[in-house]
Amino acid sequence: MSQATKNGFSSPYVELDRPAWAALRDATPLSLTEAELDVLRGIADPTSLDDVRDIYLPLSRLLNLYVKATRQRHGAVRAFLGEDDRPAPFVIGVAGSVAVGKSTTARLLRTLLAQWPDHPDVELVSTDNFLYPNRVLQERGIMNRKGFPESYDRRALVRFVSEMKAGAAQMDIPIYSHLAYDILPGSVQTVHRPDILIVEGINVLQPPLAGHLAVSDFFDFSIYVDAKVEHVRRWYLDRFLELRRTAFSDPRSYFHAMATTVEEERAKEFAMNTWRSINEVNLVENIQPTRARATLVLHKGEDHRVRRVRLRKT
Ligand SMILES: Nc1ncnc2c1ncn2[C@@H]1O[C@H](COP(=O)(O)OP(=O)(O)O)[C@@H](O)[C@H]1O
Ligand SMILES: CC(C)(COP(=O)(O)O)[C@@H](O)C(=O)NCCC(=O)O
Repeated sequence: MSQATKNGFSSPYVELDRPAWAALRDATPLSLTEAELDVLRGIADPTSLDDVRDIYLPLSRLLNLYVKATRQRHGAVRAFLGEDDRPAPFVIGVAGSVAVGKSTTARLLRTLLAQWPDHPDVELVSTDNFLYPNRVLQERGIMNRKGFPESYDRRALVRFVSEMKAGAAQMDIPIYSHLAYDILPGSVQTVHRPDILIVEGINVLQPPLAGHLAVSDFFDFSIYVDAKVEHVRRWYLDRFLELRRTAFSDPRSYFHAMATTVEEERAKEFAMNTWRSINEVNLVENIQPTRARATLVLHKGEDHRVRRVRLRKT
């Protein structure tokens, strides 16, 4: 366990290597099977049951402690105000680059956290549902900025999380389809008030614009999934080629031509260009600078395995 000091003041973080973090699982049982994990894993994501045991079970245990402590604190404030005890979901943000494996992390957490009797109801919402439709992005000339902060309807996202936190029984939100590469017109996802709400997306840790609230203002805990840029670039390209063999062969896919008329070499160039001109710029300019704000950082090595965990203590 290291407690690095930087700039002459004590670090608010504690950094643990994988064995030290894994030991904090304590008695939390591994109740996930290989078949269940298979359903939760994203495309080309090698997360294993070892990773679940070493990384995600200690995290599930820590989050259970956080939820209980947060409920106590809310209860104390309500008692102070003389208000009824209204249930408010515990909100967790999951941030990190495109293709770093946020969705697998978020889906695993949803499953593991729902196994605790204290909080069986866990909802997961991805922020891509709050992207502006392609039509609006085109009108604004920002179709090549999909995923950048300005490509989201941030006001709608903040409204959704703040209403949930205020105890709304349910909310309808738009639906983004990776197949259509767009918001589905006229479709909604109904989110019922859960015990825990996980909000996953590349930009969820963005600080607020002056005078406004950001979605991160409503987080009780946040996780940044981290890896070196050159490793994520490789994962993005590998996943693109895997999608070319699978999802893109669906005639309804926005990228269908990539699987049919476009040759493999040209498809690789297209993916590299998309990565370099959009996703890597967004990672370096907007996403990575938010890492310091996360309660917990999961740092992955080249093989996707989490090597280090950094927890904010103070
Ligand atoms: N073009 C695509 N077609 C189908 N699924 C996709 C496509 N791009 C990404 N996905 C899937 O969408 C999810 C979110 O991807 P992404 O935003 O890159 O985050 P991450 O890889 O960190 O989960 C992943 O499960 C990924 O496999
Ligand atoms: C939809 C995304 C912005 C991710 O959004 P998120 O779910 O993190 O809000 C990303 O997957 C994406 O499509 N980026 C644009 C460039 C590309 O096609 O890779």
